[in-house]
Amino acid sequence: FSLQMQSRFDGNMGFPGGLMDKGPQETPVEALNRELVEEINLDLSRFACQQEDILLTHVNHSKKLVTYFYAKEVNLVEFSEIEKAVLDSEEWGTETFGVLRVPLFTMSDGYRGFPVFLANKFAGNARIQLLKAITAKNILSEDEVNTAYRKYLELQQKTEDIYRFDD
Ligand SMILES: O=c1[nH]cnc2c1ncn2[C@@H]1O[C@H](COP(=O)(O)OP(=O)(O)O)[C@@H](O)[C@H]1O
Repeated sequence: FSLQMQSRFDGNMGFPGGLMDKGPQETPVEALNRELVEEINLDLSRFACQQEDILLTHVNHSKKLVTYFYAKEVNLVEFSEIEKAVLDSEEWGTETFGVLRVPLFTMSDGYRGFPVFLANKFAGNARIQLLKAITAKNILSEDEVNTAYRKYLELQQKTEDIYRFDD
């Protein structure tokens, strides 16, 4: 399995997407597909998201924001095509600063790989969305995700020591 995220202009990790345009003319899934073209140059004739791809809805009361999270499954050849197309997107270099594959494994030291990736900064609730995608699509079991998540929490406390050790 591979899972695509992006490195954003603001230094956070995130998923392609964005705010709905003002006015009643756009549904969430239409807004998503519009953003997917702008941010990752997605070929909508083949890979447009559908309402049934929705995985998670989240309400942020303080920001007055509802986030809708969709996940689309494609085969590995298609995944590679989607990934390469990002470099030609309208927003490459302005909003989208990188396209990346999430490391979906943990190395034998128990922290390199997925736990280290989790220790990045994420936009909004993107870290939670990532964990949800991984379990919903059966990429890792809930136990595996929980173990990695605990390691990440540990890393938050020990980051300095580990980096000193690695250097
Ligand atoms: O990948 C994501 N997952 C969840 N929330 C996100 C993600 N990216 C951005 N957000 C949140 O959505 C809101 C709008 O984000 P942003 O400013 O990037 O929208 P825009 O792309 O329409 O300009 C912010 O509150 C941000 O924290």
